[in-house]
Amino acid sequence: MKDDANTRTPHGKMDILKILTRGIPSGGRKPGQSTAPTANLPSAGNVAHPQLFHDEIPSKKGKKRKRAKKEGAGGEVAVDEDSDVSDIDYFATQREDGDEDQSKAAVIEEQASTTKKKRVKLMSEDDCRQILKSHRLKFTVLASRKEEAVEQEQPTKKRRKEKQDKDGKGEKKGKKDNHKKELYPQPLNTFSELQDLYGVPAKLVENLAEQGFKLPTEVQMGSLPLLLKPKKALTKTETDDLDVSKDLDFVAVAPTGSGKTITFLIPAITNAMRRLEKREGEATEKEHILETIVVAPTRELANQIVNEGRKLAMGTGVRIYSMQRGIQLGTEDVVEHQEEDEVDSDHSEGEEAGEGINDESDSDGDSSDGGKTPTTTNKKTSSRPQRTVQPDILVTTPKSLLNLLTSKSGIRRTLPTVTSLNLDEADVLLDPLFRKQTLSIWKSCTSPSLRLTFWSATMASNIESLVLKYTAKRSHPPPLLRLVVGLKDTAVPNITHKLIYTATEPGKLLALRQLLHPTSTEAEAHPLRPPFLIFTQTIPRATALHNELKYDIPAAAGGSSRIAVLHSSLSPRARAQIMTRFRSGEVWILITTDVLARGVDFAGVNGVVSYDVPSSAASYVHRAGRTGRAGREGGVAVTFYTKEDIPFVRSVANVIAASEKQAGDKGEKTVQKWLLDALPKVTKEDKRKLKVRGVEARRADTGKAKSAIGSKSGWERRRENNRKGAIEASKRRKREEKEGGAKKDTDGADNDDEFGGFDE
Ligand SMILES: Nc1ncnc2c1ncn2[C@@H]1O[C@H](COP(=O)(O)OP(=O)(O)OP(=O)(O)O)[C@@H](O)[C@H]1O
Repeated sequence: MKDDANTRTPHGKMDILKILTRGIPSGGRKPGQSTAPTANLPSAGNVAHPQLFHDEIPSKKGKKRKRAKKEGAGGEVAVDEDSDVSDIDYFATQREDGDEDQSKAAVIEEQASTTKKKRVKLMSEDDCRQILKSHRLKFTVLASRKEEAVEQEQPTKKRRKEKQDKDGKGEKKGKKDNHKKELYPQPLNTFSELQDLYGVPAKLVENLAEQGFKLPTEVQMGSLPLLLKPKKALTKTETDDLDVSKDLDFVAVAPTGSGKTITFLIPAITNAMRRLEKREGEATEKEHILETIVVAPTRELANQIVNEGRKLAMGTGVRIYSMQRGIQLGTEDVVEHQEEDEVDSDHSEGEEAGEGINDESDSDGDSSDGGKTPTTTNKKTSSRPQRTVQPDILVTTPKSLLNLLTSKSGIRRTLPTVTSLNLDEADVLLDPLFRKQTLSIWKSCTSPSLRLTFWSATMASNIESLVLKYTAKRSHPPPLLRLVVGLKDTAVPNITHKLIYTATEPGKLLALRQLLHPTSTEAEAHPLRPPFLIFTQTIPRATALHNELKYDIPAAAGGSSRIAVLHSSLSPRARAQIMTRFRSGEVWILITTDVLARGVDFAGVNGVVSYDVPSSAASYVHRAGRTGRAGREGGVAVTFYTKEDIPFVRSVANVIAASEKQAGDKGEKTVQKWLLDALPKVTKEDKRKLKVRGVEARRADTGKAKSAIGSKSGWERRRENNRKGAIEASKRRKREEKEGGAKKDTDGADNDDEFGGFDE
């Protein structure tokens, strides 16, 4: 970036107005204006090619050939890779210009004509192998469950004896199972194959095209055939050892921004549509049954999933709701049990009662269908006004649903109609702090045909072991398969990573300012263009940083309204409003904690700054993964570190090295070997401490804090809340009942009830 005179203020400082508006045509949006100005932003707009990996595959004659990016995996769909991504709205997920409409229409037409012209055939096993390899998709059987099924049919005594023998030998060695066997299922080459091969209704395929989705991403390519029709997706030899007559349990580990959300939504919507269509055929009224639950760790993510789902389900009649305060499920979906049994009733630990965006503040809107009549259907719960809904798909945070499933009077409710439970960001949901709640929901889904899917960009082996253990606990568990996209490296391959060292905390603030006021070569080396996110370790640090920076933007450029702070201590309403302002492009810089590190999709975020070093490799992956979504290139992730952070930078440096290795020869290398060798190895104990307490030097309570920005980690606050949780929840319930109405939505409410950054 040039240090040109035009960008200097009268004081000789670089003018943030000029810097921040670089690439934004003059006459850009005024504060408060809802639509973003068009901008030449590298990470914005519709993507021509959302796939990340296109390795060479050997040709039939043994020569290697480069897979052309313009080909679909099966070669059927031509995608214009050169289509311009300039002049695009920051977060343009729904575009309305004429060109876009035309291109959508073209995709729909193309898919329709492809369907007509071709009788789509399944691919040979060899071709499947090559395509999967080229896109770095690896499938493994984690448990065939054949043995379990046979065991369950044997008399109990014999079973117990065999189990003892096996345990004695060590389970892994004793198994003659096809444990960890690799599979090569049919990949999904084009979205039209969803209809042609896997029975997805035409309307849903049309809606995908309406979204501008031209090619399946790797995770979609690998997962959808298996999730929709496992028997068709696998070969006869493969199915000999697996019972695929029904659905599977499935673990998917795929990069951030690779489209996992629609991957679990498509089968859910398809199943609901099939059921609703059947009812239509019977000339009876459409019956909505809660069949699918999606659990996500934060309300922002839950609302986003609902939004994405509703776009896909448009015009299908399928109802998708987010679990909100004051919502009751229809009586068919919920069964009440008087007795207290092993299902946990102390879910209020660590979670505040009454989570969920309240109706007025839910900027994501509501479903267009019925079920809105206010009612007090459940006389056993509070006198709070209730609204009964009858969704086909319910998206929820753990606590929101648990509030409904258990009550203070000891009544436990189950969800017998749910046959599909999907955990998004599964590694967080199975982290010790959420595990109890997640398992409680799981136990409440009592259908014997319950199937589970687990989704994340990171999945530590201990979490996978838990999945293996818990999924095996049912009476007839289906096979458990795992898909890993990008093979095994924990990486964010399609963005630029930068590590910036400063000796001290004040130096770090200065360095951040230099990125915003680029008077130095720093900014030239690490250009940051709005919109971007800044992550801090704690809420007070986020707030303090916001106070520091908010007057940096001149009034003429929108002033302090361009910078906002979002964290879990804000009220749901305030959070929703900030999300809307950031999505619309009104806010350019969003300072936050790890509450936004997971899953949240801001299509056009150009940069992510880790002002405070992330607490783990996984944390870095998720933070950095807020940019470079859906294959977009040009995103930048900057990580600052000080002397105090040095012990913890190694895991970040490892992710960066793995990302750069995956990206191939392109671009410079951020982490040189000497740096990796020089960084100290961190003990397990230190890693644990980092997760629990964050970096000590940033904690105001240790007396070591070197700046005003410092305090307890989110993990600790949660722990404290855990202790106080039950008492507070009960007090609050009483208070609310007394008030007889909805909870006041005040800023600063202690909604510290969700994921705020504590992963392995
Ligand atoms: N086939 C596709 N083509 C283009 N864009 C897609 C496609 N599938 C999904 N997307 C878009 O990609 C973006 C990222 O998708 P999504 O949020 O599902 O990613 P994710 O894999 O869940 O990421 P994370 O791990 O961060 O949660 C979304 O804006 C989504 O609409």
